[in-house]
Amino acid sequence: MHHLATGELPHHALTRLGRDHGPVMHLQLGQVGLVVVSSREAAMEVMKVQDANFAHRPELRGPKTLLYGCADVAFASGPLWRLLRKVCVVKLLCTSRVRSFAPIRTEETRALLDSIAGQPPGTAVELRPMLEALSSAIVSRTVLGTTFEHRGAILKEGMKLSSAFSLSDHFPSLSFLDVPMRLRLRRVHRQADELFEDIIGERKRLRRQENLIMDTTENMLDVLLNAMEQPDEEVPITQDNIKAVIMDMFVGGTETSSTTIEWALSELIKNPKEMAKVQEEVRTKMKGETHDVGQLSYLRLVVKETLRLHTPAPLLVPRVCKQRCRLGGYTIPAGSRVVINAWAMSRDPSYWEDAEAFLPGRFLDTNVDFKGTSFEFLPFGGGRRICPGIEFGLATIELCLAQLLYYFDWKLPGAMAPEDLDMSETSVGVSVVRKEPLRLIPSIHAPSS
Ligand code: HEM
Repeated sequence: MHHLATGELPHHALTRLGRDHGPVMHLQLGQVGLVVVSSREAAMEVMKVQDANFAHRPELRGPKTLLYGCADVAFASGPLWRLLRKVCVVKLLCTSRVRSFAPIRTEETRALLDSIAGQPPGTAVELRPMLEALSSAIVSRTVLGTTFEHRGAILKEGMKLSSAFSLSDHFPSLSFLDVPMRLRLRRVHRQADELFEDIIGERKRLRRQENLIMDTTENMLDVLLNAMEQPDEEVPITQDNIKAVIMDMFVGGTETSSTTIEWALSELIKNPKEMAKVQEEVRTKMKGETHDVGQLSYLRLVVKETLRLHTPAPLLVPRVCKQRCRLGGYTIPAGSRVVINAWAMSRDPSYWEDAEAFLPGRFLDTNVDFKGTSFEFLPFGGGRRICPGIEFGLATIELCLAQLLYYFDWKLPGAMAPEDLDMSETSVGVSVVRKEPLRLIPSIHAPSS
């Protein structure tokens, strides 16, 4: 533990230790052993060759309390996980569903553009709160059909707590000492539960009144309520599962997207040639079209390169190996916790030329992708636990970024030169974010309506 208590971010410390101790490293963290994987070969072993054995999650205090005893997708295991995962992949986050949410994305992005355009000319805008509000509004409306600004703070606290340090995760036998954290988690859980119960109750009432089971108007809550009310699987879906999955959508879908947009803009400001290139593409191909970003191939490379350098969840989500096995020449005991250091691999100079530089063009004419088959590049994880929200996340990120680049020119405040922009990281919730929030001065290139 003392190797990690250095003030460094965990993924930095684990990368440093991995350089000395190798790509499969065992750390004793309190009473619990942690295996850290940081090579392409070992990651492939975990996520492909022995995927089934490593596809379990540890029972951690935060998710257990906040997610109704791990009744969600991200932390469930066994038959429940298989069922919820299927609902997620086939019904909630499939291509047609993501497409059906395009009007919501367009409206919310338009609101963001209007609020930026409404700032006094020449003033610097702090983008993070605006981007967080955008991604949170998109997730709220697509998942629940509504936004709830005044009660949103409780979900934010829940997201922060879901990955916070908890003594009992490392010293299970001392869990009785973990009273402050336990009380905090319970309070947040109770308040989030009240919020979800109110929204679900209201939705149920509306559905009864309007007989509203039409595919086109369905939000994710409708899909989940349909699955609960008309079960076609052996494992029933309960209202607790619905609330836990809703929480997953917020945790998985909000901060990851807003932080990626902030990092992408930061890299583009720091690399003016790349900014000019991507803006030219956006402005020639998009011609003011609000939603069709499919043909913006260079923009997609910009997002890919951003996810390489700024992997939102640098250690992915922890796993557990069910049975004793061999990995990288070592024996891994059953029940070991395993993390994949995706951040270390995506900056490893043995896999990437000029690894620290922001070069979107590096992905041209390569098959390297983030779909879980290039094990040195895993921003969305891999194997059967791979993120089911890739399309949903990219749809928000690409549309928002394209519009910000189309309608505005951006510059740094004061006399700051692009190369002086500080790119330090910090970790506040589930994602790694900029330490210094990005502040930029927008000037309108084209009016937004
Ligand atoms: C830039 C955007 C995103 C990034 C970088 C990201 C990253 C990840 C990662 C690294 C994992 C763990 C994968 C593993 O264990 O191998 C994950 C899982 C998950 N993500 Fe995402 N995610 C993003 C967007 C989303 C969105 C938009 C949603 C839903 C609206 C979502 C929902 C989930 C869920 C439910 C899981 C758990 C899957 C399981 O355990 O079976 N994510 N995500």
